[in-house]
Amino acid sequence: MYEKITPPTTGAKITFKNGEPVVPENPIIPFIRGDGTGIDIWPATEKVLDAAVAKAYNGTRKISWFKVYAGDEACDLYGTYQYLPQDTLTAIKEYGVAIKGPLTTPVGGGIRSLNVALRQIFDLYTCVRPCRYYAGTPSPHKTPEKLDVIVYRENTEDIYLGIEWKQGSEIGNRLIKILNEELIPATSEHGKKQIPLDAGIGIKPISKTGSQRLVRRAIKHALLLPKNKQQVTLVHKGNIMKYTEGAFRDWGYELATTEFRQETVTERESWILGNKEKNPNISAEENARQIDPGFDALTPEKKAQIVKEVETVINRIWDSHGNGKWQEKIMVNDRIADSIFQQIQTRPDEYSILATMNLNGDYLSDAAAAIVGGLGMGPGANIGDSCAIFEATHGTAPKHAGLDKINPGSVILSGVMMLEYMGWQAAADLIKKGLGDAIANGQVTYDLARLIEPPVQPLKCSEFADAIIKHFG
Ligand SMILES: NC(=O)C1=CN([C@@H]2O[C@H](COP(=O)(O)OP(=O)(O)OC[C@H]3O[C@@H](n4cnc5c(N)ncnc54)[C@H](OP(=O)(O)O)[C@@H]3O)[C@@H](O)[C@H]2O)C=CC1
Ligand SMILES: O=C(O)CCC(=O)C(=O)O
Ligand SMILES: [Mg+2]
Repeated sequence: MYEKITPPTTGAKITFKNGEPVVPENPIIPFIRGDGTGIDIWPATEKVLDAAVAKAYNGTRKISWFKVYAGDEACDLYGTYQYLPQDTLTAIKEYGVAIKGPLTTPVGGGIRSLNVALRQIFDLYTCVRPCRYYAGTPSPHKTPEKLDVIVYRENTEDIYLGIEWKQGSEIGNRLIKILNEELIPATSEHGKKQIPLDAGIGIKPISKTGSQRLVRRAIKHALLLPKNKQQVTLVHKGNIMKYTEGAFRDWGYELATTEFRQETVTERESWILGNKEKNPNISAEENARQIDPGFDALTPEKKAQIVKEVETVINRIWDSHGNGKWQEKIMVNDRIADSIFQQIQTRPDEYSILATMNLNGDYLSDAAAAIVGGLGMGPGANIGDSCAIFEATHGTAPKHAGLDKINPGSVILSGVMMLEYMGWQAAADLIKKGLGDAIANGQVTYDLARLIEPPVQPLKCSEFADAIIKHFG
């Protein structure tokens, strides 16, 4: 079945039932070490995960690690350009849950991202990236403890589909010609716009199915959160990209207000209901004026539209959501992408789950991780319906590779997410305690040490793993 790898002789497969993993006591879990600093981070991660599982379950549970190859290591074993061997794909498909270090993607040419390929091959459509603060972590931000968000990033489409043509290529030129001459109409909307003849071309597909399955997962997650965190924010640049990013917002609201009608309220609905609660006799027009500050300057058609929106909300959900009942529902709102980047810094405690398309989520998860201490503290998971691959937010950080220096925290915390996904909460909790206590005691790697005043001597990557284990208690 495998060309160059052999599964462990002990252990059993994780299977899936209704999208949920069914985990034996001794699961076989494939891992990819990763390029660059993967060489430092992976051994540290494996040591911490094994120690936590052994301690939490007194040796009755154990992970049987199955080494599989991708990236540079795969080329060494399988030959030139064998970046993602079939063996690796077969193993991940067979065992269902895997964890990986970062893999290099060249810029401007060369192979397409192996990280993205794995997400697409296994249809891991949800990328979950929690950004929360561990007490004592130094941060450039004044109030990092106020940020506790989970980026829910669509993980299979958007520009990551990789459909693009190089400037000057035959197809690129043909496409530009067809678009310019046949498809871009000279309407009031598009004017006489033409694509420059020396442009590269990329395609940005955003589908209703892809958007709604992501938002569905985000809302289901919000249902499990404490009441004050039950909120899903749809992040988009829909003012500019109306039919892709704008549609993502609309499809998100559509899903929330149909499939989850009893569980959700949108921000605008909450304003409309709130206005009527404050003033039971308020007219639909006055209510519309209060939810839309620029109402009086609008055209009659637009005014009528908003009045209609108010009437529809009152008719449809006053009984189920009115008289304050909406305050018990999951709040679904939306923010334009550039604005959310400043909002998570200026008003971090106002956000909880940030549901995004692929590119926005990529940017936003690095930015949010920076607030709570940096990329060394940014874990992640790629989750589908019958497979999950856990990996950090960061990349290979090549300048630190092989120095036993880098912060393994984000891959270790990705391991924590994996343990939680498997239902091994006791082991996950030990690691969170160990990591939190190590940081609180100033036992940190270089990235955090340089932010601490007065400066502390940084631990090596491997020493940080040992410190976490010591603090299990
Ligand atoms: N999922 C994946 O496998 C991903 C892969 N990549 C790939 O990784 C490669 C390198 O990308 P690059 O843009 O340099 O981004 P990286 O995330 O690899 O690193 C950028 C900088 O972030 C900081 N950093 C990253 N990881 C850690 C960590 N564990 N602990 C502490 N600090 C950390 C370091 O900053 P400083 O030096 O200031 O301390 C580092 O130099 C590219 O090929 C890219 O495509 C990128 C993202 C995700
Ligand atoms: O695949 C890559 O090289 C980069 C991907 C990335 O930055 C991410 O998924 O966060
Ligand atoms: Mg990224």
